[in-house]
Amino acid sequence: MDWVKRYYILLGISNVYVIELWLFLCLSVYAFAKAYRKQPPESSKKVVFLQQRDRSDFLIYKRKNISMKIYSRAQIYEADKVTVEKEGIPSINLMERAGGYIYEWVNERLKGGQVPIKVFCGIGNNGGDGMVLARYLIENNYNVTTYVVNYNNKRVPDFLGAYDRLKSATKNWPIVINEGDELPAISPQDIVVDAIFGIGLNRVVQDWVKALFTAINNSNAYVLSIDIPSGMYMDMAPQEGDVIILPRFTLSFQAPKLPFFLPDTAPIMQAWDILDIGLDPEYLATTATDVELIGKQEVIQMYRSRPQFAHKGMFGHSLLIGGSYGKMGAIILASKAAMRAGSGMVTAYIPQIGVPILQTALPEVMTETDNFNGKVFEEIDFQTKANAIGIGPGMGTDSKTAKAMGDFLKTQKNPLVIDADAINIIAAIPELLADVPALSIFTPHFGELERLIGKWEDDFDRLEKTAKFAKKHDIAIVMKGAHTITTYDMKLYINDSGNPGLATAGSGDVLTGVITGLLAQGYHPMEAALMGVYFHGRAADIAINQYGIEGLIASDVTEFLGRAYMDLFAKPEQPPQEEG
Ligand SMILES: NC(=O)C1=CN([C@@H]2O[C@H](COP(=O)(O)OP(=O)(O)OC[C@H]3O[C@@H](n4cnc5c(N)ncnc54)[C@H](O)[C@@H]3O)[C@@H](O)[C@H]2O)[C@H](O)CC1
Ligand SMILES: [K+]
Repeated sequence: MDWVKRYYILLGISNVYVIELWLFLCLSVYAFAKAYRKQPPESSKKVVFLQQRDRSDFLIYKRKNISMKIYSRAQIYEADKVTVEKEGIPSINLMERAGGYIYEWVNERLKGGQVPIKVFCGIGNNGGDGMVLARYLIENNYNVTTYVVNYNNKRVPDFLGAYDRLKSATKNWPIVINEGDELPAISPQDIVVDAIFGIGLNRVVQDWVKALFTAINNSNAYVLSIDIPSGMYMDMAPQEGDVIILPRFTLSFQAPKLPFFLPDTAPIMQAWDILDIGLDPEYLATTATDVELIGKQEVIQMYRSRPQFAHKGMFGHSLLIGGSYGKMGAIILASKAAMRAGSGMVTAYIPQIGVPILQTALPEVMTETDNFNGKVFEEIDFQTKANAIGIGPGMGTDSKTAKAMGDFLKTQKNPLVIDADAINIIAAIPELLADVPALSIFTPHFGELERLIGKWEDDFDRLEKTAKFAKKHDIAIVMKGAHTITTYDMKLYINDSGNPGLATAGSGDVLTGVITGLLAQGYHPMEAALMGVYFHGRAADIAINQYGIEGLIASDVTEFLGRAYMDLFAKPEQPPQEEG
């Protein structure tokens, strides 16, 4: 060990114990420096939520796919109940979670910016969500004013819990607004959080609360609604004199709500997103709903790919019945769309006058005619062995045609696609309904629907009347519109594709062709209806990239049907990589 001592002496140290002390000190300094380096810099410290103690994944903001089920209010309350029972947590924790996710959403966008935020809370659970959000914002040094809109004296327990937590977190207590109080000034530079009414709104709002809604709407402030815009009912149409908050953005919990898709209320929803607040997945998955959204995932499940050794006889023969003098375009559009939808063969049954027109326009399509030489057909009698028949486009409502259609219906057993003038004829002669085969698909626009089922008062009334009519006659009805809704057996299927470009002449004829073409390929009538509506809308969504919304015409939709099929299996765009 002589070399060790010599080394110590070199360093000017002769005592071994002093050296050990020296080594110990060096190691301590090194360990301290290492530990200190592990501390995050002040600016990147994560916010501490109460809920973090309950769920380790709480800090991860999650946006999952939109639920394809649309739950009723009772089902959402039940989902809450099941979730808290299964997780063994008090219900206020679910409110903490919901409010915390909204805070994350806001914080991600504002990043600490000192914009004045005015949080308006009701006294139900929606107000409780607002209280939780306000507390997180205050704890994280945002510029917040909280209001309690005291529309009712029945403050619910979790609202009170969230209110108390806010009051113990800050001296900046909420301002209570009662009837008769002066309403707070709101400037266009403010951000307004609307947590006044949620899905619990079930009756007309008092006038002074409406006045507050109006003040918010007139303020030009950025409005963020929590769960549903206040004043919008979950399960009924707006009443005469109602005021609804007009949000710039709505964050809705777990699943979209039915009024987000209906013509009376959907225009209010400028933009919205769904926050997954972790309601019990088993309950959500196993609960059957009366309303479903149909998007790509649903259509993929229905789609059947073609075998390698396919021949045209395997994909059915579509027969499209329609056309009249001056309206041959409609049947041409429908016939071509049936081909593009994948029908192996297509025949058009038209008046003789239309043969040269159709044969020139569509070399792929065959024709059959009646034995008369009129501007409309007077008889429906054909040799084609059709797998599916669509009737109506451009057909006209001439009494001879109506008679021919009545006779034709009596001979039919398999589901038909019934559109346009065929619907108008049935609406005028309701006895014909008795001869319509079960599971036939009617595709009316609102005018044709009204002729068929009579007037309705509002969206909810229309849905109910149409569903009952369809059930009574054992048919499916495709209510064409901005979010086309199909009903069969008292269920509603809301289509998730399409754009205003489809509001153009002939787009309904294309839809008839697509659905008939799918039916001919052996799809179940409901599959054909839902897939047809989806592909029609999706083709238009892709086509507007080329033609624009205003420039889109019906035949463009047909041209893009193949792309809509291909899009089913297109890889989703990768989300941008997070900076490391
Ligand atoms: N699972 C979830 O989605 C969760 C949702 N949360 C939030 O809870 C609300 C629903 O709460 P609820 O207390 O049932 O309803 P509101 O907050 O909308 O409160 C309405 C309240 O007022 C009464 N009321 C109804 N109409 C009127 C009226 N016109 N005038 C006066 N009073 C009225 C009604 O009886 C209620 O008491 C949901 O939207 C979410 O925001 C949970 O926080 C977390 C889980
Ligand atoms: K709200």
